[in-house]
Amino acid sequence: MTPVQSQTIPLFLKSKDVVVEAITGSGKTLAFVIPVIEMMLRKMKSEPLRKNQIGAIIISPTRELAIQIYSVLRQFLPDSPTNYRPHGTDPDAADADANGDADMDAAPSTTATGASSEPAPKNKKSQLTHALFVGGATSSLEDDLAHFKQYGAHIVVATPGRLEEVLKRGIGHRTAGASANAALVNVKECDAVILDEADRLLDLGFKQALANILGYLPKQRRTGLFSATMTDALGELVRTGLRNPVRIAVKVEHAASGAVWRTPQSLDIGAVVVTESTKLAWLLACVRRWGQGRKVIVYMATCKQVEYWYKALATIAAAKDVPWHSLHGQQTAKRRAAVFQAFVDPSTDHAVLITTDVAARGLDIPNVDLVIQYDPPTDPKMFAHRCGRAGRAGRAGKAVVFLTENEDAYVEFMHVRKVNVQPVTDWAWGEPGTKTGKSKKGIKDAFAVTDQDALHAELVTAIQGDRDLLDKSILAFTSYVRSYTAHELSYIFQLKKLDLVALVRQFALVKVPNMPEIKRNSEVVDQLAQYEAALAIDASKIAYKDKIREKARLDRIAKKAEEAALAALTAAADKKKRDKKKRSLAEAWSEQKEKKQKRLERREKKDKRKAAIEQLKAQGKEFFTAKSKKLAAAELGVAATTEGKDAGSDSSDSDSDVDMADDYAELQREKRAQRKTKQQKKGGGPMTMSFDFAAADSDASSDEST
Ligand SMILES: Nc1ncnc2c1ncn2[C@@H]1O[C@H](COP(=O)(O)OP(=O)(O)OP(=O)(O)O)[C@@H](O)[C@H]1O
Repeated sequence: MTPVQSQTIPLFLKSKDVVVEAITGSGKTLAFVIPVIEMMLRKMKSEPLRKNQIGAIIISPTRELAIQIYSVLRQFLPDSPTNYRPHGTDPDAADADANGDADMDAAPSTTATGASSEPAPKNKKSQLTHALFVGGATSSLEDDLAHFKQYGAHIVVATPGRLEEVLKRGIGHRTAGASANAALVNVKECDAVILDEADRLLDLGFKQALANILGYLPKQRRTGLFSATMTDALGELVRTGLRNPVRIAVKVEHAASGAVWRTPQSLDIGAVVVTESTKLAWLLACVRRWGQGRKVIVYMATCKQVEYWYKALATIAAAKDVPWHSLHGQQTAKRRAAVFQAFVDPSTDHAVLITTDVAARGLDIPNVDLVIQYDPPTDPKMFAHRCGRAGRAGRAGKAVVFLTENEDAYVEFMHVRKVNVQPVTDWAWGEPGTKTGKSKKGIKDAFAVTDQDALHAELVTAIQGDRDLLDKSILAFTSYVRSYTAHELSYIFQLKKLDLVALVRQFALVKVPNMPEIKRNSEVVDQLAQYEAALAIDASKIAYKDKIREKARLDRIAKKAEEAALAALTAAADKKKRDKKKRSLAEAWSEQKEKKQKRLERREKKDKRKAAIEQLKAQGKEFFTAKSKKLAAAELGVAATTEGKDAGSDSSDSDSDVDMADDYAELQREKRAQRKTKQQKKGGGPMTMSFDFAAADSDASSDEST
């Protein structure tokens, strides 16, 4: 037994709750699988569980870890029927996990493959049964419930989302008035609950699901929490979900120094100081020197980087003979399963898997001897998990991380976290009899890479011949820059210290993306402009290798050009319209101005005439008709020259019309006055002077008012 097993198993069997923190690859899985089986076997002897009763539950944060644990369990209970169908056996399986279970990693277990093809054995009454409840591609909720109904599952391995659903549906499924025993799923006899990778369960947001699940289970149960890393956030879960737990921490005390580390002694963890422009050269050098004939895992920060480098490496002469594999969370479940199977294939010794943190935790992949962290993880907790894919169960292994000079404080930080990282300065690092630390000058010169310029040239040529690679290079670059800002240790990984120019060289970009992170530094902008000028490549001319895709691109360009031309025409027509409108508005305005001027002039004339009449009236002159007023005003030299048709060329027609109407009215009035005088004469009355002053006044005023 491993130390963690020898400490944990007896305690758990003595009905103690446990919180176990033990280094990667130390055998935690068996530390809980063995006591769980033992407890259930004892139970079956004393008081056998019924078919619908669950006796123990093991919860894992990801589907693939759950599958791995289930495969270990099945090795001890091979005769029980299983509901597990490996990825790929169901062509209609959905990639997305509709049940909220995390799909963080890639692989079906190497040992569980093929389970579906086995005929389901009949289970005896006293036989322990088991089932796997995970969301996504393996089986549907209905399938899981149907399997449970038919065979039962005394031990359940599950992810939180699907388990919560099974319990909700299964416990609630009973005929009205029936007892709990009649429910499809009965958890009253559940004696053991295991939370594997407990910190990850909380990281992935399963806190509520876990609370709900634990709420269904009896309080009198054993609970075990397992992980290689524990966080403060687990405190609450320990307080609410466990009763007086015993804490077990398995660390490593180095025989020579007496130092205590949280990483296995059989694992050499080293840091290589690189520059952004030499990283790729270092990767190839490390794979060649330390990874020959071995299984190697290379961790990168983003899925887009994995996609780009997987494709780009295939174009580099020095990397062509390496069997590269790529695995990330944006691939389909089927693809990930196929990649994983190819990588773990026991018939091949040498394979290199480029991946992300999806394959960082828990996965027990045989024969991985070298881990290369091309980029340090954004979550420092993942560092030890990534390293821990090598050097498992006492097997010798190497884990190397690339750090730039600006990032080398990471080594010290890891020491604080009890992760034993040492600077690497020699290709003989990790070989028996060699020591790590500062190297002599000669060794330092030998421990260097020199082929980065040649690699850059090769990559640029490859990109020029394949637009897909160009697209991938830009996406990889931008995703990496963005991921850099997501580092939890932002005081070590500072964007402003990231050498963007060297980074552009590393990715061999032939076109620098228009990113704010670049634009905000004018020096960087200048240097990258020089870089692009030196390359002198017109990226728009780079074609896709795929003819259909290239045709679609060219069609898109033509359509865009057409749309742009149409837009230009429309814009020109719009401008013409706008100009015309502006002109007509200006004309209307000048006409109005002219009319206003004339109105003012007319008023001025009338005011002068009125003043003249007033002046004459003041001198004692009387006016009986408007005409006589006008004449009098003319005599005074006021307005007469500007009145009527003779008034000058600037008199408008409307002015003369008004005057003519006035004259006509006056003529009519004079005629009326004469007729009246004649009638009075005929009547023979005394001749009196009579005049309608009111009419005359009103005429005058109406005249003035015009
Ligand atoms: N008692 C044992 N003797 C020999 N090998 C063992 C023993 N227990 C476990 N192993 C092997 O050790 C390897 C690592 O075990 P396991 O996967 O349980 O580690 P772990 O502690 O869960 O690691 P991680 O934290 O990375 O998930 C497995 O391949 C397992 O088969």
